[in-house]
Amino acid sequence: MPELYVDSVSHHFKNQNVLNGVHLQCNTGDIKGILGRNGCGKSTLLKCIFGSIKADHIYLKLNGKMIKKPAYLTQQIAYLPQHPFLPQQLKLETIINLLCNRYKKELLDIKLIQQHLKSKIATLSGGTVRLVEAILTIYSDADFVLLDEPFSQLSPVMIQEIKKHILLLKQHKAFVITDHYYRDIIDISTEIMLLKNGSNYAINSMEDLSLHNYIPYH
Ligand SMILES: Nc1ncnc2c1ncn2[C@@H]1O[C@H](COP(=O)(O)OP(=O)(O)OP(=O)(O)O)[C@@H](O)[C@H]1O
Repeated sequence: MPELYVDSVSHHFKNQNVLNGVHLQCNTGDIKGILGRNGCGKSTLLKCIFGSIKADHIYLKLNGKMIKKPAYLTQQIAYLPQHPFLPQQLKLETIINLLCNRYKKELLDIKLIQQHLKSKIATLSGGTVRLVEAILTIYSDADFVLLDEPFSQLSPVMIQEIKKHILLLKQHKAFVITDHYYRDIIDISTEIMLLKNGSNYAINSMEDLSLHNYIPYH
Protein backbone atom coordinates (compact mmCIF):
# COMPACT_ATOMS: atom_id res chain seq x y z
CA MET A 1 0.00 0.00 0.00
CA PRO A 2 1.35 3.52 -0.84
CA GLU A 3 3.07 5.00 2.19
CA LEU A 4 4.53 8.41 3.04
CA TYR A 5 6.98 8.17 5.92
CA VAL A 6 8.62 11.31 7.24
CA ASP A 7 10.90 11.43 10.26
CA SER A 8 13.29 13.76 12.09
CA VAL A 9 12.20 16.92 10.27
CA SER A 10 14.16 19.86 11.59
CA HIS A 11 14.31 23.39 10.26
CA HIS A 12 15.34 26.82 11.47
CA PHE A 13 15.07 30.37 10.17
CA LYS A 14 17.92 32.62 11.36
CA ASN A 15 18.04 32.07 15.14
CA GLN A 16 14.57 30.48 15.38
CA ASN A 17 14.22 26.68 15.59
CA VAL A 18 10.84 26.04 13.96
CA LEU A 19 10.82 22.24 13.59
CA ASN A 20 12.76 19.95 15.85
CA GLY A 21 12.42 16.26 14.97
CA VAL A 22 8.85 16.04 13.63
CA HIS A 23 7.50 12.64 12.62
CA LEU A 24 4.58 11.80 10.32
CA GLN A 25 3.41 8.70 8.53
CA CYS A 26 0.37 8.00 6.34
CA ASN A 27 -1.05 5.41 3.97
CA THR A 28 -3.87 5.37 1.45
CA GLY A 29 -7.13 6.08 3.29
CA ASP A 30 -5.46 8.22 5.97
CA ILE A 31 -6.31 11.85 6.53
CA LYS A 32 -3.70 13.28 8.85
CA GLY A 33 -4.89 16.52 10.44
CA ILE A 34 -2.24 18.94 11.71
CA LEU A 35 -3.28 21.62 14.19
CA GLY A 36 -1.21 24.26 15.92
CA ARG A 37 -1.07 27.91 16.85
CA ASN A 38 -0.13 30.63 14.37
CA GLY A 39 3.56 30.50 13.58
CA CYS A 40 4.17 27.02 15.07
CA GLY A 41 5.52 25.72 11.75
CA LYS A 42 2.63 23.92 10.01
CA SER A 43 3.31 25.50 6.59
CA THR A 44 7.05 25.05 7.06
CA LEU A 45 6.51 21.34 7.71
CA LEU A 46 4.43 20.89 4.53
CA LYS A 47 7.02 22.83 2.50
CA CYS A 48 9.84 20.68 3.92
CA ILE A 49 7.94 17.50 2.98
CA PHE A 50 7.08 18.75 -0.52
CA GLY A 51 10.64 19.99 -0.98
CA SER A 52 9.87 23.61 -1.84
CA ILE A 53 12.14 24.54 1.06
CA LYS A 54 15.19 22.47 1.88
CA ALA A 55 14.87 21.24 5.46
CA ASP A 56 17.93 21.33 7.72
CA HIS A 57 17.20 17.63 8.16
CA ILE A 58 14.51 15.32 6.82
CA TYR A 59 14.23 11.56 6.45
CA LEU A 60 11.59 10.85 3.82
CA LYS A 61 10.48 7.53 2.36
CA LEU A 62 7.85 7.01 -0.35
CA ASN A 63 6.52 3.47 -0.62
CA GLY A 64 9.49 2.22 1.38
CA LYS A 65 12.05 3.97 -0.85
CA MET A 66 14.29 6.63 0.61
CA ILE A 67 13.94 9.95 -1.26
CA LYS A 68 16.95 12.25 -1.24
CA LYS A 69 15.89 14.74 -3.94
CA PRO A 70 13.02 17.23 -3.34
CA ALA A 71 9.89 15.06 -3.07
CA TYR A 72 7.91 17.11 -5.63
CA LEU A 73 10.29 15.78 -8.32
CA THR A 74 8.84 12.30 -7.77
CA GLN A 75 5.40 13.63 -8.84
CA GLN A 76 3.87 11.41 -6.15
CA ILE A 77 3.14 14.35 -3.86
CA ALA A 78 0.75 17.23 -4.58
CA TYR A 79 0.70 20.41 -2.48
CA LEU A 80 -1.82 23.19 -2.01
CA PRO A 81 0.14 26.20 -0.73
CA GLN A 82 -1.46 29.01 1.31
CA HIS A 83 -1.01 31.51 -1.51
CA PRO A 84 -2.70 31.40 -4.96
CA PHE A 85 -0.64 29.49 -7.51
CA LEU A 86 -2.71 29.08 -10.69
CA PRO A 87 -1.59 31.17 -13.70
CA GLN A 88 -3.95 34.15 -13.92
CA GLN A 89 -4.16 34.34 -17.71
CA LEU A 90 -4.96 30.68 -18.39
CA LYS A 91 -8.46 29.26 -18.67
CA LEU A 92 -9.37 26.59 -16.12
CA GLU A 93 -9.90 24.12 -18.99
CA THR A 94 -6.32 24.67 -20.22
CA ILE A 95 -4.91 24.15 -16.72
CA ILE A 96 -6.85 20.90 -16.28
CA ASN A 97 -5.61 19.63 -19.65
CA LEU A 98 -2.03 20.44 -18.63
CA LEU A 99 -2.11 19.06 -15.07
CA CYS A 100 -4.74 16.35 -14.70
CA ASN A 101 -4.82 12.85 -16.15
CA ARG A 102 -5.68 10.14 -13.65
CA TYR A 103 -8.91 11.65 -12.26
CA LYS A 104 -9.74 14.01 -15.14
CA LYS A 105 -13.10 12.40 -15.85
CA GLU A 106 -14.18 12.63 -12.18
CA LEU A 107 -12.92 16.23 -12.06
CA LEU A 108 -14.90 17.23 -15.14
CA ASP A 109 -18.04 15.71 -13.60
CA ILE A 110 -17.91 18.28 -10.76
CA LYS A 111 -20.49 21.01 -11.36
CA LEU A 112 -18.33 23.77 -9.87
CA ILE A 113 -15.54 22.88 -12.25
CA GLN A 114 -17.81 22.62 -15.32
CA GLN A 115 -19.24 26.04 -14.49
CA HIS A 116 -15.86 27.78 -14.73
CA LEU A 117 -14.12 25.71 -17.41
CA LYS A 118 -14.06 28.53 -19.96
CA SER A 119 -13.09 31.22 -17.44
CA LYS A 120 -9.63 32.70 -17.04
CA ILE A 121 -8.39 32.39 -13.44
CA ALA A 122 -8.03 36.20 -13.26
CA THR A 123 -11.81 36.59 -13.68
CA LEU A 124 -12.77 34.32 -10.74
CA SER A 125 -13.44 35.60 -7.20
CA GLY A 126 -10.74 34.99 -4.57
CA GLY A 127 -12.79 32.30 -2.85
CA THR A 128 -13.60 30.56 -6.13
CA VAL A 129 -9.90 30.46 -7.06
CA ARG A 130 -9.18 28.91 -3.64
CA LEU A 131 -11.93 26.36 -4.16
CA VAL A 132 -10.74 25.45 -7.66
CA GLU A 133 -7.11 25.18 -6.48
CA ALA A 134 -8.11 22.88 -3.64
CA ILE A 135 -10.21 20.64 -5.92
CA LEU A 136 -7.46 20.44 -8.57
CA THR A 137 -4.94 19.44 -5.87
CA ILE A 138 -7.28 16.83 -4.39
CA TYR A 139 -7.90 15.36 -7.88
CA SER A 140 -4.22 15.57 -8.93
CA ASP A 141 -2.40 12.46 -10.16
CA ALA A 142 -0.43 12.19 -6.90
CA ASP A 143 -0.96 9.47 -4.26
CA PHE A 144 -0.13 11.87 -1.40
CA VAL A 145 -1.80 15.25 -1.03
CA LEU A 146 -0.65 18.07 1.29
CA LEU A 147 -3.28 20.76 1.88
CA ASP A 148 -2.33 24.03 3.60
CA GLU A 149 -5.46 25.86 4.81
CA PRO A 150 -7.86 24.60 2.12
CA PHE A 151 -10.87 26.01 4.03
CA SER A 152 -9.67 29.60 4.44
CA GLN A 153 -11.71 32.14 2.41
CA LEU A 154 -14.49 29.61 1.81
CA SER A 155 -18.14 29.89 2.79
CA PRO A 156 -19.51 27.04 4.97
CA VAL A 157 -21.20 25.26 2.07
CA MET A 158 -17.96 25.35 0.06
CA ILE A 159 -16.00 23.98 3.04
CA GLN A 160 -18.50 21.12 3.01
CA GLU A 161 -17.84 20.64 -0.71
CA ILE A 162 -14.06 20.39 -0.17
CA LYS A 163 -14.55 17.91 2.69
CA LYS A 164 -16.79 15.79 0.45
CA HIS A 165 -14.10 15.56 -2.25
CA ILE A 166 -11.35 14.68 0.24
CA LEU A 167 -13.53 11.90 1.67
CA LEU A 168 -14.31 10.63 -1.85
CA LEU A 169 -10.65 10.51 -2.91
CA LYS A 170 -9.28 9.04 0.30
CA GLN A 171 -10.03 5.56 -1.00
CA HIS A 172 -7.17 6.20 -3.49
CA LYS A 173 -4.92 8.63 -1.62
CA ALA A 174 -3.46 9.80 1.67
CA PHE A 175 -4.01 13.39 2.83
CA VAL A 176 -2.08 15.65 5.18
CA ILE A 177 -4.18 18.69 5.97
CA THR A 178 -3.82 21.76 8.16
CA ASP A 179 -6.26 24.57 8.89
CA HIS A 180 -7.53 26.67 11.79
CA TYR A 181 -11.08 25.48 11.09
CA TYR A 182 -10.20 22.77 13.58
CA ARG A 183 -13.71 21.34 13.87
CA ASP A 184 -13.72 20.64 10.12
CA ILE A 185 -10.24 19.10 10.38
CA ILE A 186 -11.35 16.89 13.28
CA ASP A 187 -14.53 15.98 11.39
CA ILE A 188 -12.69 14.35 8.46
CA SER A 189 -9.31 13.33 9.89
CA THR A 190 -8.42 9.75 10.73
CA GLU A 191 -5.69 11.04 13.07
CA ILE A 192 -4.85 14.43 14.57
CA MET A 193 -1.48 15.78 15.57
CA LEU A 194 -0.62 19.06 17.20
CA LEU A 195 2.55 20.94 16.38
CA LYS A 196 4.02 22.84 19.32
CA ASN A 197 7.52 24.10 20.13
CA GLY A 198 8.86 22.27 17.09
CA SER A 199 7.54 18.83 18.10
CA ASN A 200 4.40 16.85 17.27
CA TYR A 201 1.91 15.48 19.79
CA ALA A 202 -0.90 12.97 19.26
CA ILE A 203 -4.36 14.39 19.93
CA ASN A 204 -7.12 12.03 21.03
CA SER A 205 -9.77 14.37 22.42
CA MET A 206 -10.91 17.98 22.56
CA GLU A 207 -9.52 18.05 26.07
CA ASP A 208 -6.04 17.34 24.67
CA LEU A 209 -6.41 20.48 22.54
CA SER A 210 -7.25 22.52 25.67
CA LEU A 211 -4.37 20.96 27.62
CA HIS A 212 -1.99 22.05 24.87
CA ASN A 213 -3.54 25.54 24.92
CA TYR A 214 -4.67 25.33 21.29
CA ILE A 215 -8.32 25.96 22.16
CA PRO A 216 -9.46 27.94 25.22
CA TYR A 217 -10.97 26.19 28.24
CA HIS A 218 -14.76 26.65 28.36
N1 LIG B 1 10.95 32.55 4.91
C1 LIG B 1 10.99 32.75 6.24
N2 LIG B 1 11.97 33.47 6.79
C2 LIG B 1 12.04 33.66 8.13
N3 LIG B 1 11.11 33.17 9.01
C3 LIG B 1 10.10 32.45 8.49
C4 LIG B 1 9.98 32.20 7.09
N4 LIG B 1 8.87 31.45 6.87
C5 LIG B 1 8.33 31.25 8.09
N5 LIG B 1 9.05 31.84 9.06
C6 LIG B 1 8.78 31.79 10.49
O1 LIG B 1 8.69 30.44 10.88
C7 LIG B 1 7.64 30.26 11.82
C8 LIG B 1 6.66 29.21 11.31
O2 LIG B 1 5.98 29.75 10.19
P1 LIG B 1 4.84 28.92 9.46
O3 LIG B 1 4.35 29.76 8.32
O4 LIG B 1 5.35 27.58 9.14
O5 LIG B 1 3.74 28.82 10.61
P2 LIG B 1 2.23 28.26 10.56
O6 LIG B 1 2.10 27.31 11.70
O7 LIG B 1 1.91 27.75 9.21
O8 LIG B 1 1.43 29.60 10.87
P3 LIG B 1 -0.07 30.08 10.48
O9 LIG B 1 -1.04 29.21 11.22
O10 LIG B 1 -0.10 31.49 10.99
O11 LIG B 1 -0.20 29.98 8.98
C9 LIG B 1 7.02 31.64 12.06
O12 LIG B 1 7.60 32.20 13.23
C10 LIG B 1 7.44 32.43 10.83
O13 LIG B 1 7.57 33.80 11.12
